[in-house]
Amino acid sequence: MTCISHFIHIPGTFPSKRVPSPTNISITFTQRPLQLFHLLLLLLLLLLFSFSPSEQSFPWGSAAAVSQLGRTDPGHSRIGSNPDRAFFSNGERPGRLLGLSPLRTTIRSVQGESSSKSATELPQTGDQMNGIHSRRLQKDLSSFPRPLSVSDLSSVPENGSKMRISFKGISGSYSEDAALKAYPNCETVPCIEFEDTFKAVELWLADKAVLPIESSSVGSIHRNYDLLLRHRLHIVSEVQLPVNFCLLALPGVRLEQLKHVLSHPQALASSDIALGKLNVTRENVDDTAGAAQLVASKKLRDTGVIASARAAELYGLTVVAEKIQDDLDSITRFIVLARDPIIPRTDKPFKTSIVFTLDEGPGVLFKALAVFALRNINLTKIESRPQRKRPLRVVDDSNTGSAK
Ligand SMILES: O=C(O)C(=O)C[C@]1(C(=O)O)C=C[C@@H](O)C=C1
Repeated sequence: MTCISHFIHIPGTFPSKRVPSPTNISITFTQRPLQLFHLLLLLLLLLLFSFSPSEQSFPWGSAAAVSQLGRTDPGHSRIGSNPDRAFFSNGERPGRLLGLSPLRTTIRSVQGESSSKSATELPQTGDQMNGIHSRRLQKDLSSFPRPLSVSDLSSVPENGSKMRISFKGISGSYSEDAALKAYPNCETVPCIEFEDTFKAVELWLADKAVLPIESSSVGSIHRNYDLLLRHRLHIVSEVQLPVNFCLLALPGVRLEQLKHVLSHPQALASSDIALGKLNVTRENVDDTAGAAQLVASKKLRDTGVIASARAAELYGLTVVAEKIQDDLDSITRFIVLARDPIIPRTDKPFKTSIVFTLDEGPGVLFKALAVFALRNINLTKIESRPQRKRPLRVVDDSNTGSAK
């Protein structure tokens, strides 16, 4: 008995040698006493039956056969005593599925020729079942987004090559620092504009993009919020970079000799107090490392740069002053974007970003936020952006998306 219920519950691992189990043979014996010749013939047939290759590959069909054998002797089979018990995933009873009564099948399986016929019929039915079942399963699974695994978060893509991360600026910029912090062994892909970092990923020139979204001292980087609305990439990670703004100059140049300071507007704004103490003009450039390269290549002795110590090393400048930012604990938050979304797991907390628009009306934002408050969901940041007559892309379940 234990044997019967055991192998019925393990589809796909049905050991064919169990089919002619002693229990099943003894069942048949009680029904029809046999001569020695018949017994030998029977054993031969059973041996043939048990080594049939098709038997091994269609466990469901075999399970049905055993359940029907058991039905001849209610005392030997719990399964046989419950004809309504379903063994197929569609709830169909085996006897009905095969178009045979359980008793007839049992007799055939021990009486000669027809037993081998029944043995081949059963696997075919199992085959059809497996086929229908797996086709249905494949269709269902293909409509789901591919779940990312731990390997997607590591610095090496599946094919063994280095992860390519696009960032805005040139080597030595803070954005590149953020990319290297997130993926220490990555290959960084410099881009001229923020939008180019998105396009690099969309066109498969890079695997991911890293871009600043917020500075703890200066606030949101709105340009990147707007780009997020217009592109189809997904936020998959976040990097928080403590930014150490340094004042750089050509080797041998002293602080008092500087008349101009070049840098990215964010860096200049974050270093307002220190720059106010110097008698210098402030000039915006596209990125901090680009400013360092410009001063180095043009040998501008009266011009300083706000950039990182790594940029000083890369472009042959010296650090004249360190940590010149107003807020010494300033942190810039970067987001990592990818073509595929991350499926949140339950073993650790995940941050989620949601974008929505509301129709005009009193209290609409209040009502939308109540959805979170009533469920005790903590919000880390709220940002509002004007739509500027640009349609917002709405993503549906299949992640195709349309403009609204
Ligand atoms: O110019 C750089 O180095 C950048 O990486 C850009 C950027 C920014 O856009 O905010 C990034 C971080 C710093 O706060 C300053 C500049």
